[in-house]
Amino acid sequence: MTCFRLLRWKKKSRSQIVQQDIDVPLHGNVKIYSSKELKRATRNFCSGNKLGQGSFGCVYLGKLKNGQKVAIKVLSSESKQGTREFLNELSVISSITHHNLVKLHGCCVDGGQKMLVYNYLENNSLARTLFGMFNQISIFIRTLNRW
Ligand SMILES: Nc1ncnc2c1ncn2[C@@H]1O[C@H](COP(=O)(O)OP(=O)(O)OP(=O)(O)O)[C@@H](O)[C@H]1O
Repeated sequence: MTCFRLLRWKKKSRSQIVQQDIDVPLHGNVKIYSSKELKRATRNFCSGNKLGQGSFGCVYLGKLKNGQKVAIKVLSSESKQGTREFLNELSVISSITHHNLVKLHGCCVDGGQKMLVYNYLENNSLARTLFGMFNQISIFIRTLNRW
C-alpha cells in the first residue's frame, strides 16, 4: 500500500504538488523550480554569482541544466506577502509579454523562501547603461569645449 502511494506521489509533477497544497491555479507558462535546482544553478547562491541587490532582495546569475542563463531574484524573507498572493501575482505577471519587460520564467516556493526566475540580461542594469551613456555624453561635451 505504502509502495503504491509512493509511486503515485512520484508521478505527480512539482507544479501539481504546489498547486494542490496552495490551491492557486498557476498560468500555463509559469515553471515551478525546486530550490535544489536553483541552488545548483547558482552554485549555492555564491557571492561570485550575485548580479545585484534591489529593494526586494538579491539577484543571482544562474545556469540551468539545459545551459540557459537566468537571473534569480531571492525575495527577502521579511516580505509579508503570503504564498497565495505571491502565486496569484505571478500568474498575472507571467501572462504579460512586452519587449520592454524582462521575461519571467517561473518561481520557486520553499517554505517561507520565495524566488523568481527571469531571463538573464547581458547588459546589466538600466542605471549602469544610463551612467555609461552619461559618461560618453560628458566626454563628447568636453571634446566640444576644447575646440
Ligand atoms: N534579468 C536580469 N538580468 C541581469 N541582471 C539583472 C536582472 N534582474 C536584475 N539584475 C541585476 O540585479 C540588480 C537588482 O535588480 P532588482 O530588479 O532586484 O532591483 P532594481 O530594479 O535594481 O531596484 P528596485 O528593486 O529598487 O526597483 C539590478 O540592478 C541588476 O544589476
